[in-house]
Amino acid sequence: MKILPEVSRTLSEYLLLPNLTTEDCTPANVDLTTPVVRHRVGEPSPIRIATPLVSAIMEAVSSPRLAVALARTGGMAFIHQNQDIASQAADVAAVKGHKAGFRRAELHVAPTATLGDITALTRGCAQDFVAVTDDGTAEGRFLGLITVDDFHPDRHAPTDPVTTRMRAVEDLVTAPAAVSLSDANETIWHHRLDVLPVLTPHARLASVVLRADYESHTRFRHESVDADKRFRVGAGINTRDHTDRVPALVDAGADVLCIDSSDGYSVYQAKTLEFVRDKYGADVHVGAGNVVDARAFRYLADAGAAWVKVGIGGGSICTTRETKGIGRGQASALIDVARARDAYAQETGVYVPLCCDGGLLTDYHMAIALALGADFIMLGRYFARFDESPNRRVRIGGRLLKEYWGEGSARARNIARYEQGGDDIAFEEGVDGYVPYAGSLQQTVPITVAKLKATLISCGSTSLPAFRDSAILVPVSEQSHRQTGAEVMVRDHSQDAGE
Ligand SMILES: NC(=O)C1=CN([C@@H]2O[C@H](COP(=O)(O)OP(=O)(O)OC[C@H]3O[C@@H](n4cnc5c(N)ncnc54)[C@H](O)[C@@H]3O)[C@@H](O)[C@H]2O)C=CC1
Ligand SMILES: O=c1[nH]c(=O)c2[nH+]cn([C@@H]3O[C@H](COP(=O)(O)O)[C@@H](O)[C@H]3O)c2[nH]1
Ligand SMILES: [K+]
Repeated sequence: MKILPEVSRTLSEYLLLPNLTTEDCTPANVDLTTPVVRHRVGEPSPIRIATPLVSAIMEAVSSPRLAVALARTGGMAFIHQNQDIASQAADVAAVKGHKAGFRRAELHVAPTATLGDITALTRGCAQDFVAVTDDGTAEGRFLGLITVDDFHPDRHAPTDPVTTRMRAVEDLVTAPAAVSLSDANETIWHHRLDVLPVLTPHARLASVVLRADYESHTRFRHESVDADKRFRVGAGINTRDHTDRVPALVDAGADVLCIDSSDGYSVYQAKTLEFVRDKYGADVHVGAGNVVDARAFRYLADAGAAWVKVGIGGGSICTTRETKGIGRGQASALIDVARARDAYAQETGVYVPLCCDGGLLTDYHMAIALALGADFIMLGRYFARFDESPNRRVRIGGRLLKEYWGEGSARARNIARYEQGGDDIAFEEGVDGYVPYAGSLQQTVPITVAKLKATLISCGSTSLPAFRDSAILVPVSEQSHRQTGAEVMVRDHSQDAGE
């Protein structure tokens, strides 16, 4: 038995000191681009993202819809692996079917549908246009488009068929499937269109280009896309069915894979990495983890991990510390692992990025994690709160909440865990609950990014490596925690509008 001398510390136990801010430290100059996969020191990583945020490998979090929204804002999602191989591969393929600037229609109806159906379909859905196809499916022949602005309940009966108000394909300007985004935008501005349907050679609707997206496209100039402008997406794998799952995900177009486990320090992970290396060489990138110390980092880096994921037991739905007594404060884990990562880079000339996973309670925790050595951050609770995540939104006691459950909870039915078998899992290792609803990802991620940039500006840096190198952190005392807890009641505008 050995007891480490240091106490295990969390991200809340540190704050940053400001460094000298110079005139070049402006939001426009701050670049949060970060490496995702291993690379030679001094060379760029083959896969980089402009926003250092990725979504957790969880059923309640990472759907194709969330993946597209997150890639648009410069991050990347990881499609969860607690589903059969074919459906996970289909989710990956669905994301790869989206090219930046081109939207897949999410809603389809047959010509027999009514205007009332359109109102009901679009309510609560991010897309406000519906494609009319001969059989009402995405594969059907495209007949026209209808949006909620094409009719009004005072003028048009909800029982009227969509064909009375849709814009028929004959009357629409359309583009062929091979059109480039810049040509599509030229057509939109030339013909003053709000929407440009893109059609396959067989008259199917491939996608639409929206004028409204033109602005967001210029706003999100840092979308995560591959060389063909398809959105990037990651996928989780496990150490049991990887011989079948990895080829299916690679074929579906996954940009990166990540072994999804609470504990990465195992021969199963080394064997999984070895299988992928033997089959694909360096073409397929697989992250591994999770780890909380230098030994485990070294083991996975030597085994060829593309990046190493740090964090055991810190997640908001985690009960690993309670069930197994395993874990470490996220700050202590990052400090130890980042030292090992830097030593590994010096010794081998290879930089292995670190992902900080779980337990980030506020946006500033992300800044602390990045300062302590993380290259990017994986978040579950944060993304589960948004419209784009696949979990249900519910109203309880007047509050809007979204469901959120752990991959080790009974709800996840992760029966392969610990070879528990049978219909029920023997013990749970995660919570099944709710988180406060927080609106749209595409509106909230830019706010988080703005805060991160503001932190870098205060610390006098314009890039994450410079921020990490120059960061000065101080431990926070118990007393200062109590001081920030001083009670101030937040204004409720329904009771006091302030006049
Ligand atoms: N980050 C965290 O702190 C935590 C995360 N989780 C999440 O819960 C889910 C399940 O995680 P785990 O329970 O760690 O699942 P896991 O499948 O990695 O491990 C469960 C058990 O199976 C064993 N095992 C793995 N591969 C094997 C093989 N090929 N043959 C025989 N035994 C094998 C492992 O050693 C371990 O004892 C994941 O989604 C994970 O991310 C769960 C708890 C904590
Ligand atoms: O103890 C656990 N039981 C679970 O059921 C579970 N499911 C996910 N995870 C891990 O938590 C991370 C997300 O954490 P946050 O919600 O704090 O972002 C995730 O990224 C995982 O690392 C779990 N941990
Ligand atoms: K272990």
